[in-house]
Amino acid sequence: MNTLFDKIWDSHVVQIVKDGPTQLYIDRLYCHEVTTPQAFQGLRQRGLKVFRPQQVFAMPDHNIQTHDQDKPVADPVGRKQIDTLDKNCKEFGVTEFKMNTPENGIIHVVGPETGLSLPGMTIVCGDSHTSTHGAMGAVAFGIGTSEVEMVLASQCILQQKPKSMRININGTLKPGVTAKDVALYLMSQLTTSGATGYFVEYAGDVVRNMSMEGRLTLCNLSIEMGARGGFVAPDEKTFAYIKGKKYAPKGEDWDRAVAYWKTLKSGDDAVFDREVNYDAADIEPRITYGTNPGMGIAINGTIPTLDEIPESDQASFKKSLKYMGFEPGEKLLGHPIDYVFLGACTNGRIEDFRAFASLVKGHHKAPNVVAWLVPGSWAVAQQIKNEKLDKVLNEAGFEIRQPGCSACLAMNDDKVPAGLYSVSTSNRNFEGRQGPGSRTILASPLVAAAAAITGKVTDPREFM
Ligand SMILES: CC(C)[C@H](C(=O)O)[C@@H](O)C(=O)O
Ligand code: SF4
Repeated sequence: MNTLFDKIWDSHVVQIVKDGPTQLYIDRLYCHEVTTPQAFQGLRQRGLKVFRPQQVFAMPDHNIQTHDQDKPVADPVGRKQIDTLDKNCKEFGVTEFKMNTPENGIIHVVGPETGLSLPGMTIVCGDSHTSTHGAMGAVAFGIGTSEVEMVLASQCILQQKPKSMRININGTLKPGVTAKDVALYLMSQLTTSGATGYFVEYAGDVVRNMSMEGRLTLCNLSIEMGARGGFVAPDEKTFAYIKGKKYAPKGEDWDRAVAYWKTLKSGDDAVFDREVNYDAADIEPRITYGTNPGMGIAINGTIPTLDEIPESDQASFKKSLKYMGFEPGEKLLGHPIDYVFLGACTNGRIEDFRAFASLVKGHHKAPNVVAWLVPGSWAVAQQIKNEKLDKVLNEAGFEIRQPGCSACLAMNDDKVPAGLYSVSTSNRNFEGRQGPGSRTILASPLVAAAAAITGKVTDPREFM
């Protein structure tokens, strides 16, 4: 009670159906090409309009190729989805940031960076990583296609209220430890189902001291702990990040908005359904060794042995290691890798490119490594140029590709071949996620950079 989650949720309740769900008002709906075709088709069949088109923003991101974006997408299924989104947005009067235009990018990168995702909002999208927008102090969560249709038609959704959970991380992070490592650590502690049924508030010194980009990375991974969403209470850092952004409130509206946003925090007496505490000192740069994001270790640690795994999980543990080609008890430092992917809504922001560039500066990409560096949006791509990071990266043997989801889920042609290892800054290491048979090791941009220059799993602190 008296949590920030309650405040935002309760202020959006339209009505509570007796013995049923809550009708919740939605401030912002984002649409991408994969999960919206049937939703628009549903409206068409029922003869409905989009109720509040000014609150809906669409952009294709999943199927986009990361080169030659001036040409149509080669894959016919992908092309059809993108064309359908274009057609639907035109017909229903929804603003679309089209492929290969300066406003396009991955929804979860573009929303925050344009000031479309703001504190206190309810934000939904037919995409599980909508939790990312929680970093702005919003209640943001993924929904299904039939729910997208519901929101398009009514700007409301029917939802059961989740339980609330607070995760406090206190102390100071060691050098080389990033927001991604914090998230990977939380998942290994809580498991991928540890936060199921909860909406998480992230708090504590580490979160307060984290940059907005770091908070976006942390909130992005909430869903991988099973949470419905995760957020950070807005503070001065949030306001500074939003100020001046294209869609942010201006003038008197800005002052009014900030006055309201300042009230958005959990009360000192707030009671959570669950509260857990972690110490920053326990967190090292991390990697995953298995096929879910919770199967992770410190970079200089060892894969657990079978007797360390609960009996009920041993079969899936063995299957996972077989898929990955690893042995129980193995140390992964020094293990050869083939691909490196920097990008995704997890780590495709400017700070991630800065981190990667800072580490590879003065070194050279290992000859055996294929590296895909994919900015999360065209704005990030532009910022990379403004900061001349492209020069640093080119000198170190790296090329920057064009924005999109790319190898995060390999719906385009950026696929890691079967059996090969990819150190990836994305958020999922499921079987086949980066291409059929691909083997994904999730990591931070610093760990990815260290692997890219040595061709092996490497502790980035060796280069710091
Ligand atoms: C395609 C989409 C439905 C999916 C999601 O919801 O997360 C994708 O973005 C992903 O990351 O797997
Ligand atoms: S970058 Fe990856 S996780 Fe993010 S929306 Fe795209 S496919 Fe999903």
